[in-house]
Amino acid sequence: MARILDMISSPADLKVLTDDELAILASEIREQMISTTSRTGGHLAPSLGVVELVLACHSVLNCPKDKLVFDVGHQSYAHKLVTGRLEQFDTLRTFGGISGFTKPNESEYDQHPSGHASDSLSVALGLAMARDLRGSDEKIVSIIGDAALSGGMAFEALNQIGQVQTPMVVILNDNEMSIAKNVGALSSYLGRSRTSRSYTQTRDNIQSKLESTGRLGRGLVDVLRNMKDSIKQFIIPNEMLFEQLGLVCTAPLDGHNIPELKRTLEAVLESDVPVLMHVVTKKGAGYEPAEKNPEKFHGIAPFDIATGEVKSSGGGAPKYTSVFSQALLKEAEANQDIVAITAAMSSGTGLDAFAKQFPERFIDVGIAEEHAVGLASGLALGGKLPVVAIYSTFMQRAIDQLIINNALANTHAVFCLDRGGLVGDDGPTHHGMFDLTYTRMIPNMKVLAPSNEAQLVNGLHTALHLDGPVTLRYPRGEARGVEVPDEPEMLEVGKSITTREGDDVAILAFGRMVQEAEAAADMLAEEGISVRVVDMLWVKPMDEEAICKASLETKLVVTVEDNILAGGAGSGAMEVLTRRLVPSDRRPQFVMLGIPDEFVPQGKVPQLYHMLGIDAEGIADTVRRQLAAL
Ligand SMILES: Cc1ncc(C[n+]2csc(CCOP(=O)(O)OP(=O)(O)O)c2C)c(N)n1
Ligand SMILES: CC(=O)[C@@H](O)[C@H](O)COP(=O)(O)O
Ligand SMILES: [Mg+2]
Repeated sequence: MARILDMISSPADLKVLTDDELAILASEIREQMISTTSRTGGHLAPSLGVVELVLACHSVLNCPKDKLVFDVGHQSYAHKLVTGRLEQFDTLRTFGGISGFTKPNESEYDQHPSGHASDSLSVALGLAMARDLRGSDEKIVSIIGDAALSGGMAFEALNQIGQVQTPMVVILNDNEMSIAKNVGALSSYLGRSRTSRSYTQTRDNIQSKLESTGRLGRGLVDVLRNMKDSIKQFIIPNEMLFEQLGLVCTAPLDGHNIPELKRTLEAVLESDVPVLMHVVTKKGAGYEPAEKNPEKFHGIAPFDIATGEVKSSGGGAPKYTSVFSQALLKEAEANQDIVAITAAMSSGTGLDAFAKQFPERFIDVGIAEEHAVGLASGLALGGKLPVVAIYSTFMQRAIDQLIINNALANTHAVFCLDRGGLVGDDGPTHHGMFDLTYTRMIPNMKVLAPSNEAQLVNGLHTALHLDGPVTLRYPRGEARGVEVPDEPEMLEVGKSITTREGDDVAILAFGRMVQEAEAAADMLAEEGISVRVVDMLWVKPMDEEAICKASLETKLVVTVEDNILAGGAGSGAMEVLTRRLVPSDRRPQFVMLGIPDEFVPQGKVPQLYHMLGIDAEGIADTVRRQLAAL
């Protein structure tokens, strides 16, 4: 049977649909999303939860003239499907395919490259202020989740939205979930709002007013304003958080009721002040396994639709994350001062195991990386030993706190950067390709990049026994399958490990690149080229002796890292050479491999390594070319 979805080529096509047809469309969209993500993987539960909300928005707004801004963008699949991307939808998150987040160079309906939480209100306010400066009249609406709203950037934007008082609508998509259950005082506040009798009465009043008068225009704002005043008589003033910040706030609405959403949105869009439209949704709505387990389906690998079970990728080595998770448990048994901090990523970073075993020493700060790192410095000043586990890409938010609150204070804290290097399907917003640069540049910081799981375990042990701030950076996915020591050992600070001897060429490799370098050395050995491979292990302090020896004893030195070349590990090695080599020393041919001055697209990690020339084949090719040119 023909689907309504196949007839939607732009949001304008939604405007002629009845509410019943929109409801049918909603279930077709859900089927499409489930079917595609069962093959590609993706952020299914967040996207399932907002289908009606997105349809209501696109039925009322006139995009692309009007602007719809998504926070994180992991809930934007329905938006993609009704803005002309149905045909490409099966390429979701694949190399060359459509992104799992909004992306302006993919569609004129996408406002900004989303992926990092809590930025949508700043972007939306900027769009609104630009509109006011231009004197145009487009509507600006942003959709932000209850957890993303707790991020510092969103609070900073709210602070200004309340002051500027320009018309815009902030839709709060309240599903009580972050990836796991949402945490924090704001989340509790929202919970009280949802259940408050006064609010329920207010919602019913708004509802009946809307129903009796249809589209109310400015009248609704007056109603809302009046109700705001009347609510004050019923509930404690602190419950009026958003209204006291200067936004008119609706009572919680049913986020799966298309007619109610449409009517309310039409009304609040008439407001000449900013409005917060509080919408309650169910994460994973419409697919039972995701409704039952929204955390598992927040971001899911390919799965079986009937059972909801993830398709097995065939029991390889354990993931770096779980090696870290287990190693930290052991360390925390031995050292009662260890406190673990996550910024809303307890399962992603493996700290969920720690939370279970040591709940009193586990802290989830919510989506608040800056605060997590600031908090660590306070805990360290107070005599505790904080272990902060944050994805490399999200730590970008907290570089200042690393520098000032930890490195300048020289407090002892361990920063565990999971997902260092390229992550794959999530693409440019999520690749951890800057961390070797932003940690290496910080005085007092020590930086370790283990190349296998044994080094990760020993590296964690070492980091916990050093002084000052220490960063441990390891990749997404499976480790190498080497044996993990029963009792972790201390690593010598700044000491590399030569894993292959050779005297034609030296490859100085960092982290996961060691594996590729060794495979390249094996290929080149068959061609009679003798390659030394040095697993550098420490990015800071770097093994200066090993670098100098390599440059004096071989014809060609190649550094290889899965980090941006600018200021990265290769630059560090080059700095050593320019500082240490004396004029009479023979200058070696020196080549840096890594990520050039550009963002890296989504795709499978091996595909991306190949594209960048940092897989074994690419490294071997570079060596051959350079040797031929000598
Ligand atoms: C700065 C940053 N930190 C962490 C994340 C990881 N992350 C992605 S979505 C998410 C939870 C978002 O929850 P919410 O905003 O309520 O949206 P929902 O998934 O519930 O729709 C988190 C922690 C991120 N994308 N950006
Ligand atoms: C949207 C978001 O930021 C997270 O859900 C992220 O996609 C998780 O990535 P992992 O799959 O690597 O845990
Ligand atoms: Mg949520």
